[in-house]
Formats: sequence, structure tokens, C-alpha cells
Amino acid sequence: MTDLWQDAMDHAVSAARGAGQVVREALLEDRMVMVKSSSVDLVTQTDQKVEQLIIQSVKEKFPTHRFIGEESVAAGEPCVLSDEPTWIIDPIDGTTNFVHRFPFVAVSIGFSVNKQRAEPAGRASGPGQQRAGPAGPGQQLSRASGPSQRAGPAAEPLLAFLQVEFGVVYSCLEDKMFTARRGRGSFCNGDPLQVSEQKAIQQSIIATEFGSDRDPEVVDKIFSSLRNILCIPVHGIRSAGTAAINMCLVASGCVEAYYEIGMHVWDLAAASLIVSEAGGVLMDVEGGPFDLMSRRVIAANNRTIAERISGEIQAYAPARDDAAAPGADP
Ligand SMILES: O=P([O-])([O-])O[C@@H]1[C@@H](O)[C@H](O)[C@@H](O)[C@H](O)[C@@H]1O
Ligand SMILES: [Mg+2]
Ligand SMILES: [Mg+2]
Repeated sequence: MTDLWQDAMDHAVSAARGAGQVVREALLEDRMVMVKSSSVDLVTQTDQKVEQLIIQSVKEKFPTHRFIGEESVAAGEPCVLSDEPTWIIDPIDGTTNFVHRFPFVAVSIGFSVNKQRAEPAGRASGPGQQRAGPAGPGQQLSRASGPSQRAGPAAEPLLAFLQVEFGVVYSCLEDKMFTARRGRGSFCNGDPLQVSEQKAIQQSIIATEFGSDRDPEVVDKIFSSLRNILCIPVHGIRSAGTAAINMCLVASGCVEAYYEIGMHVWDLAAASLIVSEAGGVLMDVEGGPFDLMSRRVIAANNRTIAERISGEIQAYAPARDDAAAPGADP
């Protein structure tokens, strides 16, 4: 079968690498910091420049494709997923880190197409397949098909209808290129990724973020969730300062789960596929199906851990990313 989107994915990898170089160079210079929704929601000229560089390079090669870019949306562009090929871009995930030179910063590029025809993620394409690589014997994976020989006969379905065809997250200061193609596995610098096999949350590390909402009621809920999870007890809590890198840590098996309320589709799109293709699960914070536009996520190594976390979270619902879009999904 013709591989329609490999060209686009190759372009995304090369655009992310180029963007990472711009980010690294910018770290050596003074950074002028501006604010968006609040005094702790930061943006720099580098965020804007990098997003434009990526969008321009894609437009030259794929003139009909659409975009959801963090800084374009901030400037008033719509945030809509449709059947059309759509590039979902976070030019700098971890802008606060970038501003402070805290050394975790990522460029995130997801690519969505055929929204209406998206299959339930987790559907196994054939019986009896086992993934080669770091997964141990009997490790059940969420998707099957493609050269990576994924998933067993009883592959656990993901709690999501993923709409992402490929995802690229470039952790620019670590020089780690995380990639995933739908149905074909996840990789870091070409090596296959596999989520942790840990089943006990008491022996897990959980990643989360504090976001940029400083409403005391929201902060109370964040701390209440954190307290509940810490007191399970878990081995530890971590924050990389970027949603995309937190999720790549789940995909890499370094942390068992990541949860957050308040991030956006551009933080999640690419990394959600990287997690699911590494055998992980995605879930809404209240245990329902993951929704890219809902600004809520649990990304975990397995459903048991995801469900346990969802039971401890004090949930709330920020305005959806597609709330303002005419004809947006309810
Ligand atoms: O603004 P930005 O640096 O691209 O992205 C940020 C994240 O990755 C951060 O981890 C999260 O807590 C924030 O909600 C925000 O979305
Ligand atoms: Mg971001
Ligand atoms: Mg950003």
C-alpha cells in the first residue's frame, strides 16, 4: 500500500531538528519575555519565529495542508481538527523552562488527518503478534500492525479514538528525536520505545505539571490531587516542565504515568501517539475516553495505573481548545 504520509513525517522530523537548532542558539542570547493569558503564561519571539519557520516550510511542500499552531491560535487563528491534513505545532513546549534555561525544551509536531474516519486506537490488526524489542514475553501492547510486530492477541484497547497519524517530539537540549507512526511503534533516535511493565502504582513514578492557572480554587484541586496520589504512596512525583517530554518519559518507561489538566492540543497531539505506540494508554482524568481537545489527560503504561490515578484526581474542566470554533464537536 502506498505510504501517503511518510513524506510528511520525514519533513516533520527535519523541521523539528531545524527548529531545535534555532532554540539552542536562542538560549545563548537574551530572551525577551511576553505574556499571554496571564503573567505566568509566557511567550518569546523564539516561540513565534520557530512556529513560523515550521509553518512556512510545510506550506512550501504541502500547500493545501492546515495548521493548528500554539502561537497562531494565540494570535486569533482557529483551532479546528477536520478531515483535512492538519499539522498541530507547539514550537517550544516548555517556554518557562526556555526562559529560565531549565534544560528540558521540546518542539512538538503532530499530524492529524481523516478525523471522521479515525479508528478506535487499540484495535489489533491480527492475532498472535508479539512486538520485538524491549517488551518482555507476554507484554500486551495496545496496537498491532506494521513492521514492529506489535501486540498480542488480547491487546488491551486504548481508551481513546486517536486522530493522529504521526507524532514528532524533539527534545532539543538532549538531542532526542521521539517519533511515532500510527500502527508502527514509537522510537527515540531510531530505537524502539516501550512503556514500563510496572503494575503496582506503589512502585511507580508519576509525572504531572502545575500549569499556568493560578486561580486559588484550581490550585487547591491540583494540590489535592497531588496529595492523594503522593499518599497512595507512590515512589515519587516528577515535573519536566513540558507536557510533551513528560509523555515521552512515559513512552520510554522512565515514569509510569503523566497527568495534567489545562494543557492544550498542541502539547498533546504528537506525544499522545508516541505513548500509545509504545504500548501505553490514554484516558480522560475522569476515566472516560481521551479527547485531544479537552485539555485533560492521563497517559500511563497500563490501564490499571491510569484508572487508579483517575480515582485520585480532583477533576475540573477548562474551556475546550475547540470551544470557539464554529461547528466544533460538543
Ligand atoms: O506553553 P508551553 O511551554 O508550550 O506548554 C506548557 C506545557 O508543556 C507545560 O508542561 C504545561 O504545564 C503547560 O500547561 C503548558 O501547556
Ligand atoms: Mg506546550
Ligand atoms: Mg509552546
